Amino acid sequence: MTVPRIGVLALQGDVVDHMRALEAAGAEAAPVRRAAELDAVEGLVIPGGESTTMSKLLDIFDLFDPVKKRLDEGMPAFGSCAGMIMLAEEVLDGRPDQRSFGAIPMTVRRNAFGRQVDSFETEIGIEGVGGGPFKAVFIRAPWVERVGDGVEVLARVDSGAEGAGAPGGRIVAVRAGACLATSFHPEVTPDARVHQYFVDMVRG
Ligand SMILES: NC(=O)CC[C@H](N)C(=O)O
Repeated sequence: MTVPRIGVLALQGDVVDHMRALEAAGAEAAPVRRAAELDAVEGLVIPGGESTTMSKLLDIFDLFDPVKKRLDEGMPAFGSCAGMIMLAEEVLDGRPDQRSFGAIPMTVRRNAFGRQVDSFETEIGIEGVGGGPFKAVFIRAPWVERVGDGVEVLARVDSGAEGAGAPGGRIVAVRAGACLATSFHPEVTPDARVHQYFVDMVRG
């Protein structure tokens, strides 16, 4: 089987954990801080962290436009938490100057679960990820409030917190074409099945 070279956007956030999980899933992982490093990867993980800071750093490092161009050309990407926000078309409760790539036609709400609980974990089922429930860790997580055409909902969760309920639960994992996004952090647990799903997407 081929070993795809997958980048992790390394401006801010939990880069090392994603690199470890990608390697566990059979990829070669490389940090991406410059456009030349982006050119050398077949797919990109945008990690959790803080989307407002990431948006600023992408501008400072002259990486926003190169990443956007690769996404527009169909480069596979996986965004977790802040990374999910970065991939979204529309961001609610964001900062006015916050930018996102618009790679997935969806609306996300920042810190959505966080209004009730800062972080929590729960076992969820993820469409297309076999092998039983997945322990999903949420840290000041966004949820998806609207999905557009072509977006497949892979997982929902009802946090049980007041106000977090929605029929069937809140959307916390989606796929649209070559893009995957999760509200939670699969890189903080030893279970590499979500990264495996993404590595298989990149192998395509
Ligand atoms: N753990 C995270 O990535 C939190 C995301 C953060 N709340 C943001 O808006 O970017």
